[in-house]
Amino acid sequence: MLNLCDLSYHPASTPQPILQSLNLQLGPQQLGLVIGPSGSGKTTLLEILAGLAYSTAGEVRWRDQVLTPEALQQLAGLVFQFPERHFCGHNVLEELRLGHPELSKNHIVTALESVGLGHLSFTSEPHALSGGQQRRLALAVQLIRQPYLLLLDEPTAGLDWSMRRQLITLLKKLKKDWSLLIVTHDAAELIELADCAWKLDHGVLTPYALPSAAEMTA
Ligand SMILES: Nc1ncnc2c1ncn2[C@@H]1O[C@H](COP(=O)(O)OP(=O)(O)OP(=O)(O)O)[C@@H](O)[C@H]1O
Repeated sequence: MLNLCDLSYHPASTPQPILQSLNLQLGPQQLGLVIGPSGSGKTTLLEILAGLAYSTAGEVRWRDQVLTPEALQQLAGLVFQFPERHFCGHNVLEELRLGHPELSKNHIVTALESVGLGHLSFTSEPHALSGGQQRRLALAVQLIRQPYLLLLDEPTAGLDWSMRRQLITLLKKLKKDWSLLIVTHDAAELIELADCAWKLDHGVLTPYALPSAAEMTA
């Protein structure tokens, strides 16, 4: 269970806090959605939860334990917006083994299968894959580390309709095993996956009422 307690981020260089006293709870195998316009603080929130930035007040807890940024780096896996821009392996095997040269090929096959890329050759070039395959590979890069919490920044951005649908089906499958927190400016297609949602506006987080199943099919 992820628990944010009055989490704030107010660097000395900004007159207003970027995140203001955020409270949020996300249970195991839940998918939470944070919806906010550009500049509302979504990426900053994910960077703090991934242990890449330091909050200036408040706490991040996992079950009742307060987590340091170093512990968050172990606990969470962050998939950046347009993750394919950060690929640096020459082939799929290198990409998945970056930082983890000890990983066995069996382990790698399992990670690829979990994102529907079990058929992919280890020697395929990451940059030569389709947009949807690249997003799946970026997910596998994080899943291979077995994080407790998967953080996704605008996972469907820039994909065409059919690749977005495939990714949504995959996220639906992944939430059976992982807790996921997704940030987006456009919740339209992701809302059907969400167990809980919040709006982020100028760094202020408020609960967002999810439509009922009947409203979604209407
Ligand atoms: N360390 C920092 N110092 C100063 N300003 C910062 C810092 N980190 C983030 N900001 C500012 O905080 C605001 C929120 O940025 P952030 O990238 O988190 O927003 P976002 O909701 O993810 O936007 P987008 O959807 O456009 O990516 C921006 O105005 C950004 O310039």
